[in-house]
Formats: sequence, C-alpha cells, structure tokens
Amino acid sequence: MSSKMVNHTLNAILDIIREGVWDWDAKTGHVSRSPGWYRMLGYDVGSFAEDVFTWENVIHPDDYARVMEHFEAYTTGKSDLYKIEYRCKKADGDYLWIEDAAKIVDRFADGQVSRMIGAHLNIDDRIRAENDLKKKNQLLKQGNLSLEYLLEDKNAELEFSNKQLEYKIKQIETLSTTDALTKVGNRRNFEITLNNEVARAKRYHHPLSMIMLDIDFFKKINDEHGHQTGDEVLIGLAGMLKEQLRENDCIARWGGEEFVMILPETTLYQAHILSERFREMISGLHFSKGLTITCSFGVSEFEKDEETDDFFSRIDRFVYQAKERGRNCVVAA
Ligand SMILES: Nc1nc2c(ncn2[C@@H]2O[C@H](COP(=O)(O)OP(=O)(O)OP(=O)(O)O)[C@@H](O)[C@H]2O)c(=O)[nH]1
Repeated sequence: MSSKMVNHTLNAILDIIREGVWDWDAKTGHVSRSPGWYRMLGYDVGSFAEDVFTWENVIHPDDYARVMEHFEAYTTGKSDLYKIEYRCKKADGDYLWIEDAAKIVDRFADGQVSRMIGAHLNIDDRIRAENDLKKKNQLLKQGNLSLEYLLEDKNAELEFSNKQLEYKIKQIETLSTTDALTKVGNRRNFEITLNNEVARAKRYHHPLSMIMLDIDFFKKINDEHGHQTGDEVLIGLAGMLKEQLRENDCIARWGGEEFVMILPETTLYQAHILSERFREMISGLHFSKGLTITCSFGVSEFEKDEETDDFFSRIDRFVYQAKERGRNCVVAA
C-alpha cells in the first residue's frame, strides 16, 4: 500500500473509532486530537486549540495533581508505563471517567521527550457500575439494604447542598484572588499563577515570559487631578491590557500603579514586541480632562533551572532601569 493510502486509511480509522487518540509534538507544542476525542466529551470536532492547555483544562481539579505526577514520572523515566484513570470535563459541565494510555515514540538527543502518542478511552459506565456495586456491598454488609432508597434521597439533598457550597467557595476564591479596584488578579493570584506556569514551563520545556509595567509619574496624576482620576486611570489601563491578552495569559496588579503579565508559550522576542505594542496603545488612551499616560516596562523570559524568585527580581530590576533611562520605554533581556 502507498503511504498516501496508509494515511488515508489511518484518517478514516481515526474518524470512526470512539477512543480519543492524541499526538503531542513537544518540539512545536502542537497536540492533534482525533474526532473521537471531541465526540466522547460532547464538544464540536476541532473546537479547541491544539495545545496541551486544552487537555490540562478539562482534567477534574481533584485529579489534576495525580495526573501530572504520573505524566512526569513517565516522561522523566521514573516509571516505564503511562496509564491512568481520571475525570475529564464534558461540554455539558459534567465529568466523564476516562483511561489515558500513552507511549513516548521519539526523544531528543538529550533524552527529553519529542513526541508522545496516546488514547483516551471512555470507562465512565464501568467506574459508575463499580461505585454503585461498592455502595450496595456496603449496605449489604450493614444488613441495611432496605434503607437504600432513603439514603438515595438524602444523597440527592446532600448533593444539592454540596453544589451550593461549591458555588459559594468559587465566589470566595474569585474574590480572594481579584483586585477590588481594577478587577484583574491581585498579588496572590499572581503568585499562584507564576508558580503554576513555572512548573508547566519546566514540565513541557516551553517558553514562558513576563511583562511588568509601572505608570510614570502617577503620584503627579493623583496630586494634580485627584485620587478618583487616578483610580480611573488604573481601571482603564487594566481593562485595556486584559482585553488584549490571550485566555491563558494572566494579568495582575502587583502594587499601586504596577501591573504584571504572565505569558505562557511566549518567547522573550514575542513578549518584547507585545510590550512595544502596549506602550504605543497606552499613549493612545485618553482619560478624563484629556489626560494621557506613559508606562515603563520590564520584559523577561524564564531561564531553565532558575528559581522563580530570580525570574521575578530580574524583571523588577528592568522596570527600575526603564525608569532610569527616562521612562516610557521597554527594557528587555
Ligand atoms: N488613585 C490611586 N492612586 C494610588 C493607588 N495605589 C497607589 N497609588 C498612588 O500611586 C503613587 C505612586 O507614586 P510613586 O511610587 O512615587 O511613583 P510615580 O509617581 O508613578 O513615579 P515613577 O514610578 O518614578 O514614574 C502614589 O502617589 C500612591 O498614592 C490607588 O489605588 N489609586
């Protein structure tokens, strides 16, 4: 059979089978997924970005750490098998139990993974049946099967209260990680996100950059136009920046007039270009009484094996240097 025919046949198979087959190219970060993967979870075929974020974002939060640990153990050679059961989020918001099994098919000269392929299998019915059986066994052991219906009623009630509680916890979590004035992330949100993204950059050997900016002569704006105008500037600037960023980027207010952006999958070069674009866009912002502002920027890319604190203090230093160079400029390294 010619290779064209083999490809054609393979594509037809991938289109038919119900398992979700995935293929991760670590060189480019590209992940292709078969139509079965989308159908299994109820999403439109091809409706997600073809990167690892899509996978990580559908994993149940309670399973996430376990899955990452297993993945890292396999890719770093600590374990010789990648096979794990966990829950993935469906289009309707519910979770589906799947079995994920994969194999490394190619490595770089230094041993790091360059390509890995795998398949997600729907095992939801099996897990639910097992759980049901466990529950019934437990009831039988207690000689209390007649109480099953009563318990089921109680369970439904509890489930409802749990959902309400979960919603309240989510609301509190959002409040505790949001800056009250500008509605972007606060310092806590920044610290959590930075730690997660550094771990992710190390795990996948992907680039990670950060931009920090500080409004120039902000004290003068407050002194001359009033604190309320100062607040308006902070809100307007944060809103503009947030609108420009991608879904997986993070923006947080670090200090009074200082904002920081965490940009996964972004090189220093790309972050530098973005900073220059922001610098120009900021000069085009007009606030009350025709007020305009400028900002000083620091840009940096995470260096393999460095400490998160060193990554952050480097960028803080660059903002300081931008101020020293006369403000309204970008310092990158
Ligand atoms: N309106 C308003 N002002 C704030 C807020 N938080 C901090 N500030 C003010 O931000 C100003 C920061 O001033 P400085 O740190 O001296 O910096 P700057 O005037 O911007 O000067 P350079 O950074 O050197 O260009 C102070 O006057 C703070 O009172 C806030 O939430 N609202």
